[in-house]
Amino acid sequence: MHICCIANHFDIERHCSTEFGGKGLACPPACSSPVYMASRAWLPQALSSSPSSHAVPVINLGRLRKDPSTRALVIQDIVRACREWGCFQVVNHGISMSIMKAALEAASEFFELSAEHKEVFASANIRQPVRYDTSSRDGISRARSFLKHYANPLEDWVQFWPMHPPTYRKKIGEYAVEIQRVSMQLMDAILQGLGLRSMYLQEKLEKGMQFLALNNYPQFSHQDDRIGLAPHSDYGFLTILLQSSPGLEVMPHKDNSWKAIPAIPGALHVHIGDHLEVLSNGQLKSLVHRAILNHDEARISIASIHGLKQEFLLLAFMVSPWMKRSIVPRSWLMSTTQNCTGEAAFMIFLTSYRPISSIKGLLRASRSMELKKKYGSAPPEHI
Ligand SMILES: O=C(O)CCC(=O)C(=O)O
Ligand SMILES: [Fe+2]
Repeated sequence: MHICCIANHFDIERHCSTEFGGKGLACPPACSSPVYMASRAWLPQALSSSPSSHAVPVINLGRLRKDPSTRALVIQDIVRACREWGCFQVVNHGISMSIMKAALEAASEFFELSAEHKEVFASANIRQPVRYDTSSRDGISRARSFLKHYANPLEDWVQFWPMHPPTYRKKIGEYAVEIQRVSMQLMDAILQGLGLRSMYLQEKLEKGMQFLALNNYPQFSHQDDRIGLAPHSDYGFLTILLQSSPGLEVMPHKDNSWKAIPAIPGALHVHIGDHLEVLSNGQLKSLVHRAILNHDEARISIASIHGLKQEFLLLAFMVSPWMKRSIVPRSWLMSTTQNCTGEAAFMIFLTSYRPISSIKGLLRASRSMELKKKYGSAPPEHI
């Protein structure tokens, strides 16, 4: 079994300067705004120019590949968006409109199939490689149906995917590969922005988990609850979401009220998951979000959740510094990184809702309670 210690990097960095590279990016004191590619209609203010911006930040990912100082500015914008919002949109990410459109079509065609074709995949067992269901276990989002499956590496998983519609594997496969590439660029930028060396965790992320959740929401009818998917956070490092029409709502960190995410043609929505909160030792927080049914149309979304392989052991430490000191003194940290005793297994984190016996369980439980208090329901999603 592989061991992956992604505990408190910032402490480790001070002790093992050869393991980790530079301490973050040199960035000029005055950073210019990113270039915004999307229509101005819904972009009243740029995030970097105004802290009171009400529009979710839009990042031009093409600028990451430019000269080092431009890249440094983009990384700074991404990390700022992660801290203030917990999410952002990306444009100029290199995925063609035709690939995105084809993926939405394939998803929509799958949901239009007869029950007989879909129920082949019906299962409440979260360990099934492909799973179809017509309701969430939260008992709230009854209107939604979904198909969930793994996607990376494609050659390991594609054999389990639906064979109907006949183009499903090709269209979703092409999309999945492209999204995995974008997730690598984003993780690299975010980890660099947190002060880790470029390409940190690269190999583990390349071979890491990609989990696709294809969601199908009917048009709102007056009998329905307007909530298509109850408030939750996702468990991975990052979620990248493609939506056929608006419906995603987020609770940005900076102002705690629901914000609708527009469906900008060609843009992808990105948000922070629970594991990045743990990995960053609480510097970044996972984003609470939900989906709302539309009055005038049905809606499809494809969420791609990215993280480490499930068999990795994760040495996770509680986000608050006092907990870190009291639970994991440095000597324990150093010895456990070698012996790997006392760590919480990644699968336990994924499958347990509130096992207080693990540190990640504590994190999960406290978030669950916080969400429950706020919204009355806080199911962890995709477990
Ligand atoms: O449909 C959406 O907009 C949200 C989907 C989502 O949050 C999820 O699949 O985890
Ligand atoms: Fe989600």
